[in-house]
Amino acid sequence: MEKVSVFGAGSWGTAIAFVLSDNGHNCMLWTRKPDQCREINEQHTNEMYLPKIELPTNLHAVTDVREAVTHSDVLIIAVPTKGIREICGQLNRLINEPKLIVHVSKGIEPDSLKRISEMIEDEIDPEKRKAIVALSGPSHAEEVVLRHPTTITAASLDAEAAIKVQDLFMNNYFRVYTHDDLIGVEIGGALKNVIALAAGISDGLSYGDNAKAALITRGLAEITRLGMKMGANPLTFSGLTGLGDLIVTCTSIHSRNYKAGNLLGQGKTLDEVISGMGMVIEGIRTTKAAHQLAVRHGVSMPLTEALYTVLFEGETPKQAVDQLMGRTKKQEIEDIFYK
Ligand SMILES: NC(=O)C1=CN([C@@H]2O[C@H](COP(=O)(O)OP(=O)(O)OC[C@H]3O[C@@H](n4cnc5c(N)ncnc54)[C@H](OP(=O)(O)O)[C@@H]3O)[C@@H](O)[C@H]2O)C=CC1
Ligand SMILES: O=C(CO)COP(=O)(O)O
Repeated sequence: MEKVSVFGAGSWGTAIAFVLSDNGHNCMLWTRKPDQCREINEQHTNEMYLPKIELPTNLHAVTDVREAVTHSDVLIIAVPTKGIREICGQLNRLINEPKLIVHVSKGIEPDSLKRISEMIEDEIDPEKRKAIVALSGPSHAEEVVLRHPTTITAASLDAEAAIKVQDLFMNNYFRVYTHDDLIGVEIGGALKNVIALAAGISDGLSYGDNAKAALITRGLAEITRLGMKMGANPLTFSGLTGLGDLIVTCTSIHSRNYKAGNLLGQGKTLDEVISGMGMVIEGIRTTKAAHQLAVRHGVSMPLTEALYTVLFEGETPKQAVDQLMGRTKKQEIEDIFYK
């Protein structure tokens, strides 16, 4: 059994720690909230993020980052993209022997346009990390903690590190595949949230199933186009971390991105939606980053651009849909897919 530390006790960090504890590992969950720490250790619950779920009694929470860093050789980062640099900076100051760094976050940083693993490389010195692994795929925390069958992918440039993460997590309800396309896995995981916001808007406007199928399919096409320009393997996007996660996020009642889009489609303002959610809606910042990436790489991303105008330029969802449907005619499969 291994010692593992998870940083971030939101819905996903807690669910990840739940699986590791179920597997018998000595798992330490770091939270910055003393009340939540006590609740996890004494009541074995995390009501704010996973209501009505009983957590394994062998899961131990702490508020001291140093304690969590020294506890383990495997450090798992489970905070939203916005908090990645801050937590990694703290880890970097405390690590004194190389650790395996795993992240489970899905986003791209606006302006720098860096993926999560690139942000980790910026913040944690090379001699303090053995390898970086991204764990991503269709995996809502709410279903994982019910021990419902879930599949996910551990991606790394270091094959041994990906297998190590696979071995840590695998059990009879959590099946882990390995992958070497870190770029494709991170791009797919981040950009599906943009399309999920759009799918939620579509349902909020009661456009129905045709529109949603179109969003998922054409969304995948534009994610693939961008991903290929960034060096990803196009096949990655038809896997768990691409199409798989796109389907689950565009169709699940658990998705915060879908829910946020749905409320926007019903006429709520972005501020109202954000303040009512209480959890991260990664797709909002990622839409800004994706818009910037599309410009940087000269890639056509009409759905992302339409969502960008709704979120950041005051266009109504209806105006954005009219604009999308009124574009000039084109072929379905562009040459770029065959290059
Ligand atoms: N929820 C899910 O099912 C899944 C989520 N993910 C991804 O996992 C990542 C985390 O999401 P999730 O757990 O759902 O988010 P939540 O909103 O549920 O929780 C976020 C957690 O991160 C903590 N946090 C936020 N900012 C910081 C910071 N700067 N420093 C330290 N801690 C911080 C929060 O602490 P506090 O409570 O103190 O604010 C909270 O514990 C996201 O990138 C998401 O896309 C991936 C797969 C599934
Ligand atoms: O990534 C997720 C499921 O795979 C979670 O999506 P949301 O952040 O939209 O809830």
